Amino acid sequence: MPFTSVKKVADADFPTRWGHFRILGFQGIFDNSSPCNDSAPSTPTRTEDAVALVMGEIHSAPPIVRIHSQCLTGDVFHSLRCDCRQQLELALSTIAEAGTGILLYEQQEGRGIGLMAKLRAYELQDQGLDTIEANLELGYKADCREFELPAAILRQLGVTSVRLITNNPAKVEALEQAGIKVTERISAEVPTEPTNERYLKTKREKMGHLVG
Ligand SMILES: Nc1nc2c(ncn2[C@@H]2O[C@H](COP(=O)(O)OP(=O)(O)OP(=O)(O)O)[C@@H](O)[C@H]2O)c(=O)[nH]1
Ligand SMILES: [Zn+2]
Repeated sequence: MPFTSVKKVADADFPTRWGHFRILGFQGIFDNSSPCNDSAPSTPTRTEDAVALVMGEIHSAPPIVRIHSQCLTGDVFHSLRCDCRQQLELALSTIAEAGTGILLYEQQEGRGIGLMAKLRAYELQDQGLDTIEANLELGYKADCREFELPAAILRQLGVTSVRLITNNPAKVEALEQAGIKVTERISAEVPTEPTNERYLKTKREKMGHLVG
């Protein structure tokens, strides 16, 4: 197994415009990571940072959890090519309304292919390829993400059952494979924009996302 361990490196107060969280920093260690791209060498050891925003009492019942994959273009620049920023806001407001929950922010930019590769995939999409075809054309899998790290962080927080905010059945399955029970799926569907309709159509038709 490539995932080896996780350690908490920070735990601080974190007020946001959605409400008051704690922000926890985690560092995951992976051994013998196999590359997601055929032409890349495998790395003997690598670290991956992740952040958890935690609100309220998370142990009395399975908490609401969102595992958000980094999307610089959406999260920071509010890109309308995808729905990531809207989903991030939906997750934070859902947790704030409940007064309890966890948002895990994972550095899985571009479903794990990295920012530069995602931008190259955007170029190919501008030429007519869909999200998956563009990844494959660049030598990557359609989705390079693994969920052992978020599962280990949840365990370290004392959480083994969750109510997961997602539209992606594969994410539910991956988290369960990693040992976290998903007692409920909460929809992460957000209003579409003309600019992300094709992206969402590919997610629905080729990746099985429960949208539309
Ligand atoms: N490779 C690639 N990644 C993208 C593209 N657009 C968005 N992403 C990344 O997709 C990730 C989010 O994954 P999604 O497929 O939108 O959603 P999900 O996390 O699988 O499912 P939900 O839980 O329902 O949001 C983020 O890491 C984004 O950076 C793209 O065109 N190509
Ligand atoms: Zn995005």
